[in-house]
Amino acid sequence: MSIQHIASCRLPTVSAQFELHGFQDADTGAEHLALTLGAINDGAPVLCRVHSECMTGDALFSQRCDCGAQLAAAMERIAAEGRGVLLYLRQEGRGIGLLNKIRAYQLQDGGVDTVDANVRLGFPADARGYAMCAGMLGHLGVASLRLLTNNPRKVAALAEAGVPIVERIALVSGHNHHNQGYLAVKAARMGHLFDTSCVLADDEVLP
Ligand SMILES: Nc1nc2c(ncn2[C@@H]2O[C@H](COP(=O)(O)OP(=O)(O)OP(=O)(O)O)[C@@H](O)[C@H]2O)c(=O)[nH]1
Ligand SMILES: [Zn+2]
Repeated sequence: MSIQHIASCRLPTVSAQFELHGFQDADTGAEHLALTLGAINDGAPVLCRVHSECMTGDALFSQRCDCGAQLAAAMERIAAEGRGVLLYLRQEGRGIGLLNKIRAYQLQDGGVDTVDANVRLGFPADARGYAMCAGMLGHLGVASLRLLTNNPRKVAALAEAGVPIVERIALVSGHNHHNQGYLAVKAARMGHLFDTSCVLADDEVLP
């Protein structure tokens, strides 16, 4: 995969004034973003959120998932430290795309869970990849991550993609009565952890 940096600009937000960096995956044409704050190229581990696009949660305030609240919480946390990076990856709907996610939601409205809905549509439960992150972080000069996530498989996939992770920090936000069942399925069937953080030993990858 070849990820290319295209342009950067200032991005004032309600949390902080970030730098926004635009990247393009030359193979797929996908446009990925990085928000950065502070001196992230000094060799010390960097607080990082790797966020997958969720149009319904991030832009439309959907309560079906926890994405919008997690995005805001991650930006606030990076702002509070004064240093960090948020990768905003354009792999909507766990990689199946927005319209297929709406198809999956329609099945879920009929009682199917989030994993089986993807499978019924002919997709894997999670079709995302993280190979682009190594190139984006390399361009930004980031040496290693303290990763904000509840998803141990994301930690493993990033490590496999060549991104060193020294710590996983839980990012629990946006739980409500609409997404209780969805979050329970993510914990039971997708390995998500909702209450613990951990420091990883050298070369350790979570299951
Ligand atoms: N196919 C599908 N995608 C969903 C559904 N709900 C949320 N998503 C997508 O899931 C992605 C976010 O993944 P999550 O499982 O919430 O979280 P994660 O990124 O794996 O883990 P965290 O780092 O802990 O947030 C976004 O791309 C959403 O659009 C759903 O029911 N079906
Ligand atoms: Zn979401």
